[in-house]
Amino acid sequence: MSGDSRPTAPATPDTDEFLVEARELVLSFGQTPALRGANLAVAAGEIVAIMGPSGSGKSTLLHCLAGILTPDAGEVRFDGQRVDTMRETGRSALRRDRFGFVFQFGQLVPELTALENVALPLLLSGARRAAALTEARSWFARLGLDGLDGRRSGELSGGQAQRVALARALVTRPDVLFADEPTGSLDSLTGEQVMDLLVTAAREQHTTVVLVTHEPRVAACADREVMVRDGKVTSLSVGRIAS
Ligand SMILES: Nc1ncnc2c1ncn2[C@@H]1O[C@H](COP(=O)(O)OP(=O)(O)OP(=O)(O)O)[C@@H](O)[C@H]1O
Repeated sequence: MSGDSRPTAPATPDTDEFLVEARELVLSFGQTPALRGANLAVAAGEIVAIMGPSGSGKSTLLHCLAGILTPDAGEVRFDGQRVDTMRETGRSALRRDRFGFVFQFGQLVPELTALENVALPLLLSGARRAAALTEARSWFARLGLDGLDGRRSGELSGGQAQRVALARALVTRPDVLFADEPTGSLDSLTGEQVMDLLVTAAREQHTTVVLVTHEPRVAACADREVMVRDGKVTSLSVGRIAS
């Protein structure tokens, strides 16, 4: 390997068992191409970080994988099922029952307490209120949020709000957590704490994680990093190379 290039390999692990797959995804917004034949395959339980320059198509790829956007061409598969051709009712059921989401700005519901925010996905999935609140409360100790369950989002720091958002994304024990710049609004120390909690919780419940980040230190927490350039997944480097 030459000294001036990063290690590269195909953007897939060496296994036939993928939980989440993008095959030759193409998507344009009007005249603007966002994806130009993007491929990515993520195994169950894997934590994959998507890196790349601004505007390269990272969020668009994540949103296609999560069934939020439909590609113009190519295939998206989850657990062997085609997501891109699924009806919207099926896709929203997937998003509600099998996927969790964390975005850059936690996007908590401001009228609800932190506890109610975490319980919300359980209530939407039909859980009884008492059971949902009990399950939600268990996440507060787990994520270092003791005593904050009655606060509203305006009364939380950025790091606290993001940990509440993380609890809300994981409380349903999703198969896949999609995270778009989950530490992007935080200072580096707080961002690392949130990332540590995310990785620990995901590993404990065998949740697959696909996350977009600009931060090499965040990406280094993943099992694998992939690079998106000009709408394609161009390279892969082995995770945990940065200290
Ligand atoms: N809703 C939209 N309408 C029009 N163009 C869009 C839309 N969303 C994304 N784009 C364009 O598609 C391309 C890819 O955008 P995308 O957000 O996926 O990139 P990104 O790599 O996530 O960027 P960043 O790191 O800045 O968030 C960009 O040229 C962007 O301007």
